[in-house]
Amino acid sequence: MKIIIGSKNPAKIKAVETVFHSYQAEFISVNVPSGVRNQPFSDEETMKGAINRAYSALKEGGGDIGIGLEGGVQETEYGLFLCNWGALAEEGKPPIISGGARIPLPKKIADRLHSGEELGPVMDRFTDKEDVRKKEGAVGIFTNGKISRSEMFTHVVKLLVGQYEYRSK
Ligand SMILES: O=P(O)(O)OP(=O)(O)OP(=O)(O)OC[C@H]1O[C@@H](n2cnc3c(O)ncnc32)[C@H](O)[C@@H]1O
Ligand SMILES: [Mg+2]
Repeated sequence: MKIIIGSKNPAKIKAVETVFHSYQAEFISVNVPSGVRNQPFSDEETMKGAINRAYSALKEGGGDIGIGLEGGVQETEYGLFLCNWGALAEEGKPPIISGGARIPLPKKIADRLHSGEELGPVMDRFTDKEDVRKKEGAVGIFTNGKISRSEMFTHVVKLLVGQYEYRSK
């Protein structure tokens, strides 16, 4: 089985490889456009990004399964929340979709996003670190290391694979 991941981000790749471990699949990661803004600003837009990535990856890599993982934010009455969505694509079938854990972002961070910046670079400046988005992620920073971005995506991919197995029964 050939699984194509629509991203070169190691936090996303690790999640897919971990969950599909028992499948002994071949993994290929490709950079594909999400078809949405670099910083998606709603669940809907983030979901769409994940689905676009999944089908583009499937097509580009010529595999059996395409996986798209996308991070974004969603406005609520209680602040701006991190949101993450995943999609699994198979040729000729509707997407399988799952969502990840969500936590509010501190106001300081939300303000930067509202003024048009992307979360990735904002987090690097905030933490004085490099490539936070490829490592613990904002979720790791604001949960004091309890849940890394890769762990969060692992949960999302588990939800995808479980539904995939159920559909294939
Ligand atoms: O290479 P790709 O797959 O695009 O990986 P990415 O890190 O850019 O991830 P997304 O495009 O899915 O995320 C959309 C934006 O939100 C940022 N982002 C999302 N979650 C984040 C997190 O946990 N920590 C840091 N930045 C995050 C990310 O850097 C982008 O600016
Ligand atoms: Mg991106």
